[in-house]
Amino acid sequence: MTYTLILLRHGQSEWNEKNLFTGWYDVPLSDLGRTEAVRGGELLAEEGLLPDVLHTSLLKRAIITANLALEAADRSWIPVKRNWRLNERHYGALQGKDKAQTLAEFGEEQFMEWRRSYDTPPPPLADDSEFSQIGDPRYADLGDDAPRTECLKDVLVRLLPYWEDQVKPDLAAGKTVLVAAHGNSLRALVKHLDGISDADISGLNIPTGIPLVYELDEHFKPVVAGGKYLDPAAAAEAIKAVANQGRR
Ligand SMILES: O=C(O)[C@@H](CO)OP(=O)(O)O
Repeated sequence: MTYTLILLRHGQSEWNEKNLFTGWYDVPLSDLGRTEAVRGGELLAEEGLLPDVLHTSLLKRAIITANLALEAADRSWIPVKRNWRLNERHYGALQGKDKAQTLAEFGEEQFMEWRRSYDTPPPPLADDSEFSQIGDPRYADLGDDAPRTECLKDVLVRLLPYWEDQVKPDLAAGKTVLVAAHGNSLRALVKHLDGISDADISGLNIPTGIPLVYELDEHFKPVVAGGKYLDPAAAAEAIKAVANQGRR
């Protein structure tokens, strides 16, 4: 008996296209992102991988990607659970900043430390910043615990309870589970699933819009480490592009 988990990073967003740090800022998909999302759903249908339940973040780029993909796979009707714990990493004071300018201003080491280190968060974002989510009603329940910045470790800590309490039970019930989320929230989940070290996770990047499928054993461990991208050639190209963001 294995469980089927499908991870889907949202399609390209308008801020991915503009090369801006995004985090919790709620930007729409670009036209390319919408096309990627539809293609992601077609890939699922072609493989006969039909989700029974969807889990998404509270950000429209993940929500709309999942909607478009499920429409393409004729699965728009499945139940949906949404939770902030699947949100992108809060990018702190970098939210809204241009990646190339940030690289030029702070240098390669600091830039990569903020982007990919496991436990160094960027400086916190001021509550009165135009890029802040403080006061956004969707996060009202968080009160003063709402993050002002996060490192990947923080993301893993807030994501794990959701994985344990919401996603795992759906898998255990035999459902094919689709998780539509973000580059860094999915990096945190993959780190957990594959047991990737704190050092090695810095080298892992997740492409937009290409389903990553894991078969999990009865202990929720991957049968094949790293899972399987449904379009491996496109994934390999797109992974390089994500890794090189900021260097144009
Ligand atoms: O800007 C962001 O929120 C993320 C994902 O798009 O960027 P990065 O890949 O640099 O962590």
